[in-house]
Amino acid sequence: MILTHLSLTNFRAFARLDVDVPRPTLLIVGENAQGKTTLLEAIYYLATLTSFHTESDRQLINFLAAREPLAVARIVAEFIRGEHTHRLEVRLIQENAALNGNRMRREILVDGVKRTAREALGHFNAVLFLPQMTNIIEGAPEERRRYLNMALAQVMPGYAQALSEYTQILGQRNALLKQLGERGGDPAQLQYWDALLVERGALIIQARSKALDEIETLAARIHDRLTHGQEVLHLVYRPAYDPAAPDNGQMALRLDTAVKREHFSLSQIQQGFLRRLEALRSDEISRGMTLIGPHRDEFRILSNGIDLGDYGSRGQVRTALMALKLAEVAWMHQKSGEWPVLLLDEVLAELDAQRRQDLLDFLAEGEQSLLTTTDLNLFSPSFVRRAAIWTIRAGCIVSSELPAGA
Ligand SMILES: Nc1ncnc2c1ncn2[C@@H]1O[C@H](COP(=O)(O)OP(=O)(O)OP(=O)(O)O)[C@@H](O)[C@H]1O
Repeated sequence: MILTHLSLTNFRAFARLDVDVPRPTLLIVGENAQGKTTLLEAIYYLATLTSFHTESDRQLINFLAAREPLAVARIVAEFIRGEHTHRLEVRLIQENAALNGNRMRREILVDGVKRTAREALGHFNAVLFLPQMTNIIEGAPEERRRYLNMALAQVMPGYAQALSEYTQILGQRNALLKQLGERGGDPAQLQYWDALLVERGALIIQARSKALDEIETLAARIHDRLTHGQEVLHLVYRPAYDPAAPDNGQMALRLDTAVKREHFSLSQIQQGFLRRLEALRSDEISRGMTLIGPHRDEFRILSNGIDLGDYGSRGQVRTALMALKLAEVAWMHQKSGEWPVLLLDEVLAELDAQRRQDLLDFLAEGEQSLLTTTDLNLFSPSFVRRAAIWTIRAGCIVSSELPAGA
């Protein structure tokens, strides 16, 4: 996949930008707060239809433009996928009505035709590397679910839809549980929501389980190379509802025991999940919330049997993270037949010389990488000579150089 053209209007600090994007490597250089990350944020938005930086699309609209009665931020990309060129456009529209307050809406166009977010996801693929992504290993389970969701939503049709429906159903079910707990009522009302919840939930559990198996195979191979055969990486899926667990939900297995789940059909997962919900009924009502399901899933990252989230050294965590991210790239390539565009935000500064070289070697295998930096000296002179360079200042590209000899 190759991003060939990018155009931004009123997107954060970029009032107007319209550029051809060079390949295979682009270095985006600039001082702090000039707009380097914003460029990656805009491109990643096209792949995931959410920002990695903010919860609210409002913040993406340029401050000055947002004061107008009608403010529109626009990201438009042209890209090559397979043999064909496509165009993806996202418009974030804010109407500022004096009486009714601000209203935000979003329009998405794929090749000029309006599409829902679910339909648009998967057209353009990207993988993002951020220094703070060690959170995937060390942070809360939510960070690991996010990592999986972002990857799955881009390559598995139907995943994003199942996830967003699951979240909505979960909200409704929790509201009912709370109401039953506080005011009483007939618990049979829950059956309707249970059926909807387990249907979407089973799909998510099955997809996550398969993806983690596949990513683990790729990540372990990369990790073996990065650690020169010294460490063995494992990804251990611990679904909150586990089809492999007995009906009482108890599993007394060591963390590094491999559990096979691929033989469970969707309907087996649904039925088992439903039975567990029924068994937990009175607990859930008294606590006013859904206690099991994909919203509470976890996966742990182990090296030589040691849980890196709890006991990993800084170096071990960084190496495992690199293996995990590079595996995500290889996995997306395997699934879609396309290399995702790689977006790396200031990651090199965090790495020692060996890991830096490993990462740059890997980038050479992909089709297109965009890297931001405040300091070109972090890259070897030969890497810099082969890259195109944009210098960014205050939301403008102030200089643009093609690779030496191009
Ligand atoms: N909605 C917005 N409208 C206008 N400007 C914005 C908006 N949101 C953020 N900015 C500005 O954009 C700049 C931040 O850009 P960005 O984070 O891309 O910088 P950067 O070059 O990556 O910096 P660093 O090297 O510090 O990470 C800041 O000056 C910020 O105030």
